[in-house]
Amino acid sequence: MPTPRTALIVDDERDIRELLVLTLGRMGLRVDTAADVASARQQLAANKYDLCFTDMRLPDGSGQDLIELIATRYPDTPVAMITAHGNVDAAVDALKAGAFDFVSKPVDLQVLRRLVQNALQLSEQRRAQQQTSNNRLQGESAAMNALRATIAKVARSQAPVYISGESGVGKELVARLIHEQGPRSAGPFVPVNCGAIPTELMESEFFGHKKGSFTGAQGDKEGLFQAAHGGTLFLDEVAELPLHMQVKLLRVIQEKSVRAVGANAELPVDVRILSATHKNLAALVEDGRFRHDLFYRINVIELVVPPLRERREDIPALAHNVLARLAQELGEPAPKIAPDAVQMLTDYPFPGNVRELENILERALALSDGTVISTDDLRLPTPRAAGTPGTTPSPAGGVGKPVYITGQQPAVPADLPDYIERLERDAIVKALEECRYNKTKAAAKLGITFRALRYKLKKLGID
Ligand SMILES: Nc1ncnc2c1ncn2[C@@H]1O[C@H](COP(=O)(O)OP(=O)(O)OP(=O)(O)O)[C@@H](O)[C@H]1O
Repeated sequence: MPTPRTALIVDDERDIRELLVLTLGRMGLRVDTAADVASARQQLAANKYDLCFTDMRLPDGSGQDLIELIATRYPDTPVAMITAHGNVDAAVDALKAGAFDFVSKPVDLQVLRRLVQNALQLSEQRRAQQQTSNNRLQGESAAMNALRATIAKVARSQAPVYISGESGVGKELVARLIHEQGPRSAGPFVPVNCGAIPTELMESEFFGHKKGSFTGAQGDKEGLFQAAHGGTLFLDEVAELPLHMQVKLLRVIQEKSVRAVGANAELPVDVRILSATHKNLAALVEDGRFRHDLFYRINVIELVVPPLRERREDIPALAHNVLARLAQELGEPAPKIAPDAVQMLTDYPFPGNVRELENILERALALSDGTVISTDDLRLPTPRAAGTPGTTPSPAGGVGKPVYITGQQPAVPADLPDYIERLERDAIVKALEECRYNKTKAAAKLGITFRALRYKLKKLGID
């Protein structure tokens, strides 16, 4: 028998809760209810829901906050807002915050049923995407097979894993797989880009805060550690943590409890820590820019993800799979890649690794005739021995070419942070354009959380 779909109804009006429980129950769903934000948070942390309905005004907070929480922390759960009749502004705000739809009071049962069907389809699609994401670590090279075997092994343990490797190489993907294949898979996976959180907000982001603990703290806020309770916290770009935060983090990891900013008591947290950076963390420890004791704590197991140019045999299959996915998203048949184009890709050093391969192919698909990708469509930057510092490959192929040297020498952009920032900026702008500036969708497309995208937009100054 298939497992029943589950829904969470958050409303302080008992009549509405009963109506929804009855209607959804008749549609075969198992329904939980909550009368306020606090109990909704608890239910969300303890269960996985296929659908959530929330009222706009709740005794201890707003439905809007709950929608934002679900959109960032539980993105697989579609959420709909129950609004007062005719309150268009609230409905629009809810949609902007990440709700997939809204239903107005008095609730029309036919509208409600249709909405539930849509939501279930949505969560089905998300599940299917998740399934494919499980197998997304592609490549049959010896290095990839060894990596998969190591992932399977470390997934079973609770030890902190430090994932190292160049930018775009698949570190976050590896972290997700470790979470998904381990005993915490039913719990949350909370990725956090340590480089994207403004320093002054870091403590409150990580550990939460109490209402009024500083100017702007309008309500209690849960931190990332609490959000990852029972699951995994993935500290991406961990090298970017300022020293004072490193001390605090170390304490939390050791004590297994957090104290929210402005709180008196410590709260126990059960979190597995995974971390990653494209920087040489050991060298930063040597330089005194990363604490040795924290490095020692998070680096119980080190997992190295090799750059794409060290497993060139994976490039053809990866390229075909990426193109097939992109074409499927467009509802078109997958194009072929001309043999000389495959060769050209295989020879290219990919300083931006798999992410760069994806970007190059996405552009190539747009430039191609749709049936065959040629060498011209790839617009790979031509190697130059010297010149201006590395910049992002431009669709025009002329101006703004990254500088790299092929052959025996490794690809070396003259200013790596600048080069990476440009790659990142290009990818974000492209994703936003393709998603018509819907940030939730753009974040999903980029494989990052809504929160991470918001921070990146701020950091890169993209409006
Ligand atoms: N082996 C792989 N097979 C398929 N796709 C991959 C593989 N490795 C990476 N990717 C894809 O490449 C993109 C970049 O991967 P990911 O974000 O995990 O890299 P990263 O190393 O965490 O990057 P950064 O250092 O910039 O945070 C993602 O779209 C991911 O799905």
